[in-house]
Amino acid sequence: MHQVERAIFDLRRGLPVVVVAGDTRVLVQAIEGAGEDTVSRLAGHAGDTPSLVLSRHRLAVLGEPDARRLARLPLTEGTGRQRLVDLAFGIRPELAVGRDELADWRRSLAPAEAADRAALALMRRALLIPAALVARVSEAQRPAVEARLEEGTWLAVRAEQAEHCLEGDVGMLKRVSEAQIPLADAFDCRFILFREPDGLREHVAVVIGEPGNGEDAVPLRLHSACLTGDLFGSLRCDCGEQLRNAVADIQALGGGVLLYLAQEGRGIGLANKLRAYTFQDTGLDTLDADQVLGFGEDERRYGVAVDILDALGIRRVQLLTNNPDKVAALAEGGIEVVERQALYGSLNDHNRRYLSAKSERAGHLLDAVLNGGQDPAARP
Ligand SMILES: Nc1nc2c(ncn2[C@@H]2O[C@H](COP(=O)(O)OP(=O)(O)OP(=O)(O)O)[C@@H](O)[C@H]2O)c(=O)[nH]1
Ligand SMILES: [Zn+2]
Repeated sequence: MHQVERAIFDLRRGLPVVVVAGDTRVLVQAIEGAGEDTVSRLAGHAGDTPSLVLSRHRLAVLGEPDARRLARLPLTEGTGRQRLVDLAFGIRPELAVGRDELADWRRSLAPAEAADRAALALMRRALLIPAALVARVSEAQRPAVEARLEEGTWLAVRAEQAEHCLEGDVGMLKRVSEAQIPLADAFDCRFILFREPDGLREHVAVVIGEPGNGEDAVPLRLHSACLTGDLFGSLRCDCGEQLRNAVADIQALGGGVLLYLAQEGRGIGLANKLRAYTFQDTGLDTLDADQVLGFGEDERRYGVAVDILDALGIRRVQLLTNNPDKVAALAEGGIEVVERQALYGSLNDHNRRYLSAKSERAGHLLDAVLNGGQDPAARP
């Protein structure tokens, strides 16, 4: 797994990495940071014309009606930076690329292989745009590529390892450090930091009071990081208020746990969330904007939350959320969700469309906020 982490750093720096799938060597590079001549340089290194691997979400945006899985779009050698961007995450691809050309390119789509799937998994884990330049290394170029690997200029990663880098190693989370931190709304708080085994993400469990000693379900909030909302009180979402309300509610319930999860932007990362916001300003809703970037409507996984709860010895919870996916994910992880309790921020002119889309398209239980109605805080 060590090579995978290093590969992620190289990709984030704009360097190519070599993905090894059986006997095939594939050069992989991120779209971010690609320059005017990146495609031709990659072609030179590999001895093969590069392709662009696109996620099924992005393929759907490009008009591929049958986009059930990722695929590879062969490029021409002269493909420049702007065209790459238009294809990978441009908002109006049919205008930028041209309808006819796009239709041609769609016809030339090739099914993705292990190295292509590995490339997209690496991009996602690296919080980059989920699109990758890939080029098969020819026999003629193989010695030159091996030489670069040997001298340490590039590094190689096995496709099987890279493909699974999003899943994480269950049970391998490290409990790193902790401290007592009194909060304005809850005096007796202990912050416990957990680090994922690959060292790339850290999550914090805020233990309020002394939960988990009795038979009762532990009040629990799973909060996904939102820098703009949590820290700056952004009006585009309701996260900051939810965060503070969660602390106060857990305190009022006699103590519990808040997991502050490194899942900024529903798991797409801050850079991509800012891109998505810019798309939303042109009229897309929160889910469509993510799809234009190549992401699904929610990229979060909750295995890490289950791991932290295991580490804290918590098996039964009262979950503070309006998101049925969180209830389902915990149940799937073997945590008994005894009760769901609603948790709201307030509605304003800037977050109304965001909350409506979550309610209407993602099934979040937000009627009480949107319509001023009553939420029964239903049992799951
Ligand atoms: N991609 C994307 N992420 C957003 C947007 N607005 C907010 N977010 C992120 O959405 C996440 C919201 O997290 P939560 O409040 O934990 O979860 P939730 O899914 O709304 O469910 P609740 O438990 O009901 O609050 C955070 O990671 C925010 O950064 C947006 O427009 N686009
Ligand atoms: Zn937010």
